[in-house]
Amino acid sequence: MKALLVVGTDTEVGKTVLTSSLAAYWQIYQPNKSLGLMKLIETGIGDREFYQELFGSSPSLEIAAPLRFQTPVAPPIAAEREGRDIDLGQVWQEFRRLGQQKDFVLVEALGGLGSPVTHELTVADLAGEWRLSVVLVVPIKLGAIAQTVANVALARQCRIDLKGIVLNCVQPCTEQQLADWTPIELLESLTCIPVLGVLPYLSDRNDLKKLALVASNLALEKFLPW
Ligand SMILES: Nc1ncnc2c1ncn2[C@@H]1O[C@H](COP(=O)(O)OP(=O)(O)OP(=O)(O)O)[C@@H](O)[C@H]1O
Ligand SMILES: C[C@H](N)[C@@H](CCCCCC(=O)O)NC(=O)O
Ligand SMILES: [Mg+2]
Repeated sequence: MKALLVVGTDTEVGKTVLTSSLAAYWQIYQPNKSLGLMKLIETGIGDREFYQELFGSSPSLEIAAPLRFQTPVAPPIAAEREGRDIDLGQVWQEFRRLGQQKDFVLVEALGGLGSPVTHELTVADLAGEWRLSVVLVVPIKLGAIAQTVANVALARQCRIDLKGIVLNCVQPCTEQQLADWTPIELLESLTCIPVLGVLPYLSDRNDLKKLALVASNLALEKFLPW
């Protein structure tokens, strides 16, 4: 099965932006190949709805969000608040089905690698157990170096196949800020993980051509299946 899990160092760092730019790229440059786009577990309203708005009318792309909670907090807490269980079997089944039916599956994780999916398991545990290829989104801001080092250490502990790091301008950012807050050489030497590129700040996150263009500037050959 060809699949990629997009994780982040935290919530609100740009996982949805990277996932949608990869999906837009796939649609434009692999028009004859099908794509599954899945949110691992959704808490709060946002990601599935955004994907639906962007890609909902595309026949070669299927959007899945097998487990959704309304409460916008960590999944085990959301489940408690709503008096529900977290059925990871259901999530796994949906992921497997998409993998069997589609040429490629993009999965957006939730929160950071250390965020819980259940009371016992983190996103990192799940990525390791499911043997997923993973890409890590890091926001360009002060403090990102420590977050990157911690998330990569967790990825190693869980034996995750971490393909690389994508830096993301969560706000408009200058070359100087990139060099000051997320210096690429330093990140690579601290983590021994390659930086695959930088996502610029997008004034319009609904522009599919622009999303595909920013994806095309990443080192896609290092983490997409071709
Ligand atoms: N490259 C970017 N260009 C413009 N805005 C961005 C960019 N990256 C992030 N943002 C802003 O930051 C917000 C959070 O980004 P995004 O929704 O992709 O994060 P996330 O990691 O998917 O969060 P969650 O954990 O909730 O799924 C967006 O709503 C958007 O306002
Ligand atoms: C509500 C947020 N948007 C996000 C959940 C983030 C949980 C983070 C919990 C934590 O690590 O402390 N949900 C989601 O990505 O579907
Ligand atoms: Mg998201």
